Amino acid sequence: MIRFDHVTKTYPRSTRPALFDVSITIDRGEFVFIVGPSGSGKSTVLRLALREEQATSGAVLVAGQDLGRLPLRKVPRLRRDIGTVFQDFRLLGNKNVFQNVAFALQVLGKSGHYIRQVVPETLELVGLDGKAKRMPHELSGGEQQRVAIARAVVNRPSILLCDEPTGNLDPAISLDIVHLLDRINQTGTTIVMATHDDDIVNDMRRRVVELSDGVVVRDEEDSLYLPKGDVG
Ligand SMILES: Nc1ncnc2c1ncn2[C@@H]1O[C@H](COP(=O)(O)OP(=O)(O)OP(=O)(O)O)[C@@H](O)[C@H]1O
Repeated sequence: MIRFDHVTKTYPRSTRPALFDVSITIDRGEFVFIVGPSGSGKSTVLRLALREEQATSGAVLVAGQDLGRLPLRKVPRLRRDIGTVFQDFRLLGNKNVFQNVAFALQVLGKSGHYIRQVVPETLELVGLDGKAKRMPHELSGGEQQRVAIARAVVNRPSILLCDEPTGNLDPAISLDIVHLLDRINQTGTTIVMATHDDDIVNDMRRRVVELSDGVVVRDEEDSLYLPKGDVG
């Protein structure tokens, strides 16, 4: 589903690569945490998968497409198959919950009939039934992130990329959010989540890819935030 093959990424005007010789293969349906200290390259992995950035060398393949060879006109179609969730929610403040989620379908030209059917189903999936008419400022942080997740999955993408999705939430709410992501993963969606949150990683026991200074230093199934024997 997502493959990085000896990927190095050096940003313009930067001397040190943000990622160096990174090879990762993520299969369809996996749930993978990307962990590592600030600046280790987690967001860069997600940006490359979205083709917001391009590899300096090596290949990035997503859903069978080599992103280094993907013509610009095909990038929107790639991104339609990838939902994104960020730390800061990024909701439209002048639209209510229903409208925020519906907007993702309107820009794809879906019919009003389809939108009126699918948006309530998605709000129910994320635990927001009954809150469709609330404005973002009338919601808690956890509820706002649920809206963002509904918007990201309403089009049923095969991949969901989450960049520190619990970074602005307190611990109990963070666990609720990641359990929601787990439920979405169980419907077949591949999930890649960059996080600093050791409680979440330890609770979930999924695959952990750890970056340090742009290099993969660990890639383990069923893992903890810190590997065995690591006292740091
Ligand atoms: N647009 C950019 N131009 C130049 N350097 C960048 C750019 N974006 C990121 N970097 C650098 O690349 C490295 C990796 O950054 P990245 O944002 O991927 O790390 P991260 O692990 O996601 O960090 P954080 O946890 O703080 O979000 C850092 O050294 C950062 O300063």
